[in-house]
Amino acid sequence: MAPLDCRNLILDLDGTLVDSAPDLTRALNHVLASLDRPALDPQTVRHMVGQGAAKLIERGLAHTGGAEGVPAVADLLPGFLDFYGAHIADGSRPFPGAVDLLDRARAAGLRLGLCTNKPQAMTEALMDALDLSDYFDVMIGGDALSGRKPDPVHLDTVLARLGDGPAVLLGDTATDVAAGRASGVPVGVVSFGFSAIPAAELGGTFLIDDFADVDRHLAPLARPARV
Ligand SMILES: O=C(O)COP(=O)(O)O
Ligand SMILES: [Mg+2]
Repeated sequence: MAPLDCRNLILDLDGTLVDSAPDLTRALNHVLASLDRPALDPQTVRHMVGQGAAKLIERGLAHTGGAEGVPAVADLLPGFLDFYGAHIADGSRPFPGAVDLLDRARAAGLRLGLCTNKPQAMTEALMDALDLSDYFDVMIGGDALSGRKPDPVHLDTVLARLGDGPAVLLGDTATDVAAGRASGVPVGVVSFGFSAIPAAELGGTFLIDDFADVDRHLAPLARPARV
């Protein structure tokens, strides 16, 4: 595939830019422990992430006996967010090569956007804690607008705030592929993210096993092959 024209590079957060599974797991287990439910391991929890915090709690309950006899998810959410906010970057780190990619993208003059279903406050706290916020021109969380991925209002708003020019989204789940499709943006899918479905089966535009792979798919980063 010929490299894609790209002026705006947009990234998903959880499972794409940052491996946040350790801290999300601890926060979910904090909620589950308060309900006398068993703890879940990060390998299980990572497949539950990508559609917002409430959905994560809902899935955690479903996995540990169901939603009967426990408070509503909306009532469990504040406890989850309080704990998570206090431990947001204890174990969460950018995936290998992610920061180098951000450096290359900035050096090539690309604008960077973040389009995540993580709540806005948690997004900003995590990005600040990992010193990533300054790379981004726009960061929009899942509770900041009237809809979140795959609702096109989310990615469309990121695009509108970034400015003109072709865009590419990097994501890790079916939600990102659907969001890209809804907004007419090609999607590079990372194979190391949180998707329960294998990345190659998500129907993205291209697949990335390593962030170094991104360069050959984006015209501003692609170097002519050496002869
Ligand atoms: O569901 C979440 O909390 C975040 O998910 P995302 O960054 O992968 O969109
Ligand atoms: Mg994700």
